[in-house]
Amino acid sequence: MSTIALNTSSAIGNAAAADTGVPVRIAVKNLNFYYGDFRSLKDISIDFYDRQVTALIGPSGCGKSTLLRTFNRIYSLYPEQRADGQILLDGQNVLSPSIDVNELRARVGMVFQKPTPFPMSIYDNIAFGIKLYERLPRSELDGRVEEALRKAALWDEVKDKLRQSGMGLSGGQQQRLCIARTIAQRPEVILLDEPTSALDPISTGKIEELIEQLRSEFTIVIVTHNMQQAARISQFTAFMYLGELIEFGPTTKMFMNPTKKQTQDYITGRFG
Ligand SMILES: Nc1ncnc2c1ncn2[C@@H]1O[C@H](COP(=O)(O)OP(=O)(O)OP(=O)(O)O)[C@@H](O)[C@H]1O
Repeated sequence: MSTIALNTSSAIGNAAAADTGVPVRIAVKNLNFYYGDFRSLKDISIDFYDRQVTALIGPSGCGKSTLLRTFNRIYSLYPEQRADGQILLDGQNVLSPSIDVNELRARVGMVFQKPTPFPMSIYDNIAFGIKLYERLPRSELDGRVEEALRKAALWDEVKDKLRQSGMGLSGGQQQRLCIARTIAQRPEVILLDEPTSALDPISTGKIEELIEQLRSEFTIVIVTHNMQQAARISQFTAFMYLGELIEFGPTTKMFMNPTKKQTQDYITGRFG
């Protein structure tokens, strides 16, 4: 693999987050995950820092998406899937049966690989999620829709066609619409599962810029197969292999001076 451009300004600035008092937003402790009898996450313990971007990397099948899907318990839609251990979001275990999963999913928003706009207008794509949780007067709702579209860097492109279908937007715009929909619910954490893998380089660049902006407000966890992308946009990187967390640290260190040989081999393209 050729050289990787590191996001050094923020990566170095945040390298010592753990030592300089950046709060932990999600603390994962001894997490195991099972698809039926198959244990796909093995005793994972890792901290995710407040308003930092953490990239999950590793070869196909290592458990990146599975880990992401535990944070909002989206897996609990499938009866044969289960997790044990702890995932503390602001100190509260999201795996506890007493947690209201709808509330959890508003606090922990998720954006998928393929853009998934609802078959409704651009406006309603955003308003729909807000209306599930809040009753707002029309003027306030309009304001929230605009705010979300602005934060997702989409407002200027859609402000004159809010009543048109979200399905009529380009793939990159649809993905920003999905991000806007997530932001509109004012989550604390945003999970991104390979959000640019279906997009062209220009749309990918826009989403990457957007992620950098969103970091001032949200804690972000992103699954990516693209090493350059992980290096460009994240402050922390976790390398996983066969369901285990092999190494975690500041992105600069992970890419320039990893501790484990497996990490080195993966980031230099020797396996995976
Ligand atoms: N629905 C499922 N039923 C059974 N096993 C599954 C299921 N989904 C994933 N797995 C298995 O769990 C392991 C982790 O899968 P996961 O999708 O989390 O990996 P990943 O690192 O995200 O992979 P990729 O990069 O290819 O998306 C793999 O061995 C996979 O085959």
